[in-house]
Amino acid sequence: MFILKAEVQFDLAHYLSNYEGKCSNIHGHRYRLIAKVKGEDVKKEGQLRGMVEDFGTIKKALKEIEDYFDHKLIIEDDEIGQDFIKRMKNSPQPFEILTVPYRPTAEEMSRHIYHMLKDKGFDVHEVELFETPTNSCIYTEADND
Ligand SMILES: Nc1nc2c(c(=O)[nH]1)N=C([C@H](O)[C@H](O)COP(=O)(O)OP(=O)(O)OP(=O)(O)O)CN2
Ligand SMILES: [Zn+2]
Repeated sequence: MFILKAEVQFDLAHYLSNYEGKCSNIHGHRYRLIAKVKGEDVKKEGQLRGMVEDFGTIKKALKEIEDYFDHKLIIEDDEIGQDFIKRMKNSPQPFEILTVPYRPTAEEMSRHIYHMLKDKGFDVHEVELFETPTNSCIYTEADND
């Protein structure tokens, strides 16, 4: 089996609702996203001969994910999140807020990104998301060996 690896990074603000400690405040990370796409064999002919997938195609999809998250604030769609968004609507500054149906941990975000890539048609092996230079989560699915 072949496993291709590509990486992007993005800056994103978040907070963890009902978390006790410094992460209950809004703060930011430079996230590092490493995606692995698998293939049993390389293509036999045409433009992709000798390749599982063009790195450029993977990079383009990762860039779209980078743009989706980059320089935004991600907020869980819970009571605190909805209240926050309501208050921000009165602000003269049109902040870009991403509302998600999960607590934005490295675990939930890596699972979300895994499915974003799958929905784009990639045979995803795993997604690793670094929240800090030393902490990361790897998301994969059981049938994925
Ligand atoms: N399993 C998880 N644990 C934590 C997550 C997470 O996504 N999954 N997230 C956080 C916070 O977002 C936090 O910002 C990370 O905090 P921390 O590990 O404290 O990282 P720092 O680099 O800020 O640590 P210092 O030791 O203070 O430098 C918490 N836990
Ligand atoms: Zn954090």
